[in-house]
Amino acid sequence: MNILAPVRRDRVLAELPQYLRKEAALHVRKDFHPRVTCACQEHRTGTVGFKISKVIVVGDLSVGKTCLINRFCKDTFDKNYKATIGVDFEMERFEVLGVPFSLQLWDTAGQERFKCIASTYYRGAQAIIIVFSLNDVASLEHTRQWLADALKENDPSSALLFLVGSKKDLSTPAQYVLMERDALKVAQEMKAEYWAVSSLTGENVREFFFRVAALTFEANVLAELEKSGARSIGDVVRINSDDNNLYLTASKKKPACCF
Ligand SMILES: Nc1nc2c(ncn2[C@@H]2O[C@H](COP(=O)(O)OP(=O)(O)OP(=O)(O)O)[C@@H](O)[C@H]2O)c(=O)[nH]1
Ligand SMILES: [Mg+2]
Repeated sequence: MNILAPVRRDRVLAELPQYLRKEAALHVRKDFHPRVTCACQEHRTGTVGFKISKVIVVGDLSVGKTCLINRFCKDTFDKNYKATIGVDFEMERFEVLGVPFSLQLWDTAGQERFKCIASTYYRGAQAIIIVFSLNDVASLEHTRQWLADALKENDPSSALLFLVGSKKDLSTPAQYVLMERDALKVAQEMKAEYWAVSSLTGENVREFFFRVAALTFEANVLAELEKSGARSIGDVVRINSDDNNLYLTASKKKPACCF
């Protein structure tokens, strides 16, 4: 039974969207994990198609969290700042490798006085998006604290992390290069995937959310396969708990295949 809105045609993913920077990617495979592709082809994705995955967006006030979500979900941009009070959320439906998949994007308040309310919504996140402004170095420094707070409510070994530099349109190329160097270091420390976006121009916004959807979907299917034992008679599939740790593992591991 599907009580949710149908998937928009521009939310259909047939291939794995690629990372922005190889140095700070959750994994560097060109395609979805072979076990995931195989499970989707054979309709062995269990409950993944019925689940809603929670994604939280955190970061300093006014770094552009709401604008980022609005650019992707509504294709709008508001140049006037309206602080988020507590939390807000948007639902996005995707179809990944033929399987319906939903993300619930939780937009949280960056203002200190609302942080207490917002943090009560952190629990159960499958992906954590930590936003900083590419033209505000302090907001990058604060990302470590935002991550620590978000991880207090979540399982650090299973939540996928994304570090997103916003307002790319406000930096000159030279300023951007300097900021990116620092941001890549922070992303590597956190084991987060790094992105740089502009909600004003739309640069990388769609690519970024597609990557979030794809990697969250992939992690969900791998977890589902692990849970179900992923075996039918004759299968030679072996699921490692290591698969949950996507950070740069592809280069170290031989790709497995279920055939
Ligand atoms: N130039 C430019 N301005 C942006 C961009 N994204 C956001 N802004 C502006 O930055 C201000 C803050 O954006 P918001 O999205 O409301 O910030 P927020 O992180 O949600 O703030 P809180 O809800 O208080 O935590 C607004 O005036 C936006 O117009 C961007 O990509 N480029
Ligand atoms: Mg906001």
